[in-house]
Amino acid sequence: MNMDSPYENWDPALTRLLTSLKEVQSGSEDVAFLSELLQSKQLHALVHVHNKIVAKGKDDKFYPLLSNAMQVTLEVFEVLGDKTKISKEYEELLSLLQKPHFQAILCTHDAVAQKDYYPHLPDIPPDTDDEEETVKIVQLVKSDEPLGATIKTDEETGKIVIARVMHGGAADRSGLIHAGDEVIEVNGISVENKTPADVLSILQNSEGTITFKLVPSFGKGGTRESKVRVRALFDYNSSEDPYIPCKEAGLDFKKGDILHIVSQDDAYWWQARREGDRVMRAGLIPSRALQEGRIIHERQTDPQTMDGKPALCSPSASSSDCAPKTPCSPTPTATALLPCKSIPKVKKIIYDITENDDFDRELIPTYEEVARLYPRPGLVRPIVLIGAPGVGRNELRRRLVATDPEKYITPIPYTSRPIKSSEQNGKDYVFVTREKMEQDITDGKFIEHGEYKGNLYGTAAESVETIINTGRVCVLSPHWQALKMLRTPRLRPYIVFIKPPSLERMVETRTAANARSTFDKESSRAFTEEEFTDIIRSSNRINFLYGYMFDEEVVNEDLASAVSQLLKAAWRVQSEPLWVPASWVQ
Ligand SMILES: Nc1ncnc2c1ncn2[C@@H]1O[C@H](COP(=O)(O)OP(=O)(O)OP(=O)(O)O)[C@@H](O)[C@H]1O
Repeated sequence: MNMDSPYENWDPALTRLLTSLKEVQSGSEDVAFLSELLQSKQLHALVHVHNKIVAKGKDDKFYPLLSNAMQVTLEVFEVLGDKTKISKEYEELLSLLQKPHFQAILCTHDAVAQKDYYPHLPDIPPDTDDEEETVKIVQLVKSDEPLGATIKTDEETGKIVIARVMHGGAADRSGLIHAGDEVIEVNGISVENKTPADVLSILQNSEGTITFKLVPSFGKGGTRESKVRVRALFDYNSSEDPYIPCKEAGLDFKKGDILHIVSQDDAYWWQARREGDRVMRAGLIPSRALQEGRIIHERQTDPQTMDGKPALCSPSASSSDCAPKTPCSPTPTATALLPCKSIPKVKKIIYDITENDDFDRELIPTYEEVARLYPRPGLVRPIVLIGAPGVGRNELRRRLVATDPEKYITPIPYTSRPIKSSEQNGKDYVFVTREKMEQDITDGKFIEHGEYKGNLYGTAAESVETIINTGRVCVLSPHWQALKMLRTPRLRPYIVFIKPPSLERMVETRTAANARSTFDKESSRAFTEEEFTDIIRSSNRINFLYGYMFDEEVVNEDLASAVSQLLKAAWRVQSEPLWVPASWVQ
């Protein structure tokens, strides 16, 4: 080390600190301690490492490009599925992707990218004197990415605090800013008696680096992501939501999307990412309680929403008082804070669900917790075709079975009606007495049943299980009212909703195929226009009531295309992990 300039190779910030410390001629113990600390080799080495990491981090090298490598693999898997015969390379890639070790590496990558660590280490207890206040100085560099944090005025203390840090956003990835941290200064300007909007304007007017002086909140710094995945049962558009604390932080989604709920810390606003999205930053979505409250409120004020109209509370968009985004760097650096709007109005529409037993909870479509069900060789989930009577479920089932009658099997139905001379017991139907069938229904031995012209008809659970256990694919096309009975952890059905095409296309296709009406069992005749309209109406209603149960939709316009879509679905069920209600997997 050069004696004239002992700090020549030191970090300039450290050197400046030491120089200014020398000017403090206090001779106190604290200054001596600080001086010794600043000159220690260990600190020097740490600062060196820190600088290197920051420099490298600027190239984005330390951040995962995506957190869903496994999902991407599955997509590739699907694309390759029916093409393996085309070339050896396809086949080889498919076999590589199927290898458990390879999949384990990808899953591990995703777990690290999502900070899905286990075990969760306890927070470090604050080792400070009660009288003493620890302050942290956080320096961040502005870039194109929003900070991924919101600020608010604490109701009790009146101080500016970090309201929430969005998982996977720049602030979260920096590891330096946590919810609950109190903001004291921004770029040397005290924020005392300032509003969140004032703080935001300081941030917007600053360039280069932004320096925060924060009082850390102990015990709230845990950023471990939750593993919960849900299927959204409604559409959500944050720009139309007047209550969201910050529109820029909202996450839009469509009914049926799978969402990864990364944080449920806030009772009203969860943080989530869309499964499969390549964006790491989480967004705000209404919590289950908030959404349930909104729907109940809507139903009370407008009972029409019970009957097929969209049930999302979506008053016209009001102007957001969230300030515009200030771009910041994605590296452990800064970004702009977004001030937080309070949500007092929301509380007014929250009802105690237990006091509103009139509503069938199942009909409050919010979120359904889901998990991946991995296919097990030789144990294929039954495929259930559901739809409005007359839409063509049975025709599609027959055609699917005809593609490979050894593989696709429909269980033989049971009936209490007397056997006809032309029939064989166990071939067309299994014939049983009414008493026996009633008893078996009571004992839960039927997965679905109904009565027609005084006789009982039904499908025995045992018939379905026998097909499943012999490695074949059971295909069912029951009446839609059987859905609730069928969708159980015992059967774990893959439910395909058969949708009618437009009225015009339905008339055209059914007329061209000389389709027979199923509304009139007595005579063979064509569908009437009114019956077609009925099919569409009842299809909309079934979709409204039970849409959340459907794994897939097939529009029955052209029969060949519909069957080909069903074959693809059957392949997926046999070969891919698919989302099912979480209780089916536990
Ligand atoms: N895509 C289609 N194009 C032309 N005709 C069709 C199509 N789908 C079904 N059909 C015809 O429509 C008629 C009714 O179909 P199907 O019997 O499958 O209805 P379903 O949904 O099973 O009704 P139900 O439950 O009342 O028995 C049949 O004659 C069938 O061949």
